[in-house]
Amino acid sequence: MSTTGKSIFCKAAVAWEAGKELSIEDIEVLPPRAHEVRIKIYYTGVCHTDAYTLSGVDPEGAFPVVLGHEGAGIVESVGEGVTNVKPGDHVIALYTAECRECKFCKSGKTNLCGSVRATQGLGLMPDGTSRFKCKGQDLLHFMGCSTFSQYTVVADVSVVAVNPAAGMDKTCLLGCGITTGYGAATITADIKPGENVAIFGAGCVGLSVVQGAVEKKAGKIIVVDINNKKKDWSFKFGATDFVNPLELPKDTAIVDKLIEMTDGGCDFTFDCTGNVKVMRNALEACHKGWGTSIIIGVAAAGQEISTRPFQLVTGRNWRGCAFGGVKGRTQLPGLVEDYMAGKIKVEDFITHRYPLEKITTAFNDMHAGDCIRAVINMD
Ligand SMILES: NC(=O)C1=CN([C@@H]2O[C@H](COP(=O)(O)OP(=O)(O)OC[C@H]3O[C@@H](n4cnc5c(N)ncnc54)[C@H](OP(=O)(O)O)[C@@H]3O)[C@@H](O)[C@H]2O)C=CC1
Ligand SMILES: N[C@@H](CCC(=O)N[C@@H](CSC=O)C(=O)NCC(=O)O)C(=O)O
Ligand SMILES: [Zn+2]
Ligand SMILES: [Zn+2]
Repeated sequence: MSTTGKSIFCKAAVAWEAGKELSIEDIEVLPPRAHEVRIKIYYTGVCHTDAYTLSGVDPEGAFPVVLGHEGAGIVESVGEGVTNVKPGDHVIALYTAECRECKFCKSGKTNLCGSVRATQGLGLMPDGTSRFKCKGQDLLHFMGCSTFSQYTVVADVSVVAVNPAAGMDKTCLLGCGITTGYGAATITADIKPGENVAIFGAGCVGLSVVQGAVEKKAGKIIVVDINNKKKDWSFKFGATDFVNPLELPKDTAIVDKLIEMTDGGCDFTFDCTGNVKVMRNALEACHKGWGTSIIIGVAAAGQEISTRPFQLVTGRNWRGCAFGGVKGRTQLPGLVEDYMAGKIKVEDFITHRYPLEKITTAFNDMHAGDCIRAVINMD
C-alpha cells in the first residue's frame, strides 16, 4: 500500500536532552510538503559532530532532536515542485545544501548555500515547522538531515541522487567525513605536487585529508596525533610520516618539529581535531610567506582561536571549510563514481557496524580511540 501523502510510523534514535544517551523511539514522520523529500534511510554513519552536539557544547544544539547527518537511503515520496529527485532514487542527504540560486551558490567562491541555513540551524524545515512527532511533541531536525531515523524529510536542495549500484553502507560515509577531508585537500587546498602538508588528528576526516593529499601527489604528508594507534592507520592511507607530539623531547615543540621536517614550514596544514590550541599550532607550522592552515574541526561554544598577528603579517593564511568545499548536488555524484572506480577508499574507514538499537555503543566506541567510523544499519 502506498505511503505517499501519509504519515509513516518508524523507529528513530531520539536525543531528548544534552548529555543523555539516545533513546530508540517510535516516531511519526509526516509527509513531505512542497520542495521536500521523504527518504527511507538504509545506513548512517556516526560522525564526531553528532557526539559534539549531543554533548551539549554546540551553540546551535537544541533538543529534543533526531541527530545524524551522514546518511544514505532511497526516496520514498516527494512534495510538490520537487524536480531533482524522484521516488526510488538512491540518495545521500546533504547538510550543506546547494540551491544554485542564492548569492553563495552563484558566487562561484564557496560551497556554502544560504537557502535553508537559517531554519536548518534552528532544527526546522524551511517553512519553520518539524516533520517529526513523538509522544505528543515535535522533534527537531538536525543539520537538515536527521539520518538517525528510519525515515526522514529533507529540503529538496539538501539531497542528491547517486549511482544506485553503489552500496549505501558505503555512500553514507560520503555524506560527511570522507568527503570533508578529501575535499579539503583536493578542492579547498587544491594541493600541488610536491607540496608538504601536515594533518592534525587522524580520525575519519584527517585520514581522508591524507587520502586527498596522496591523490594530489603531495610531498611530505605528516600526520600529527596524540594516539599512537593512529600511526598504522595513517601509513595505511598514505602518510609519509607520523608524529606524536606527546613523545617529542621536552624542549621540542610540535611547531618546531614540523618546521624542521619541512625545511621552513608546511605549505598546508589541516586541523581535524576541533581543539583551538591545535589550530594555533597548525597555523604556526605553516611556511612563512605562503603557508595556509585550514580549520576543519568544530570547536565547542565559547572557544576562540588566537595567534600573534605577526603570523599573518608574515604571510601565513588562516581559513576553514565545511564539507571540504564540495558542492553536494554538483560534485558528490562524481565522488561516488570515483569510489566505484576504486579511486577513493571508503570501506577502509568502517571499523564498526551496528543495528539502530546499538547506536549508543557506536557513540561510546568513538571515545575509545580505535573507531574510525561506525556504520548503523537502519533497517
Ligand atoms: N568542517 C566540517 O565540515 C566538518 C568538521 N568535522 C569535525 O572534524 C573533527 C574531526 O572529526 P572526526 O575525524 O570524525 O573525529 P575523530 O575524533 O575521529 O578524529 C580526531 C582525531 O584527533 C585526535 N586528537 C585529539 N586531540 C588531539 C591533539 N591535541 N593533537 C593531535 N590529535 C588529536 C584524536 O585522537 P583520539 O583517537 O585519542 O581521540 C583523533 O584521532 C571534529 O571536530 C568534527 O566535529 C567533521 C566533519 C565535517
Ligand atoms: N553548530 C556549530 C557549528 C558546527 C559546524 O561547524 N558544522 C560544520 C559541519 S560539521 C560536520 O560534521 C559546518 O558545515 N559548518 C558550516 C555551517 O553552515 O554549519 C556552531 O554553531 O558553532
Ligand atoms: Zn559530520
Ligand atoms: Zn544556494
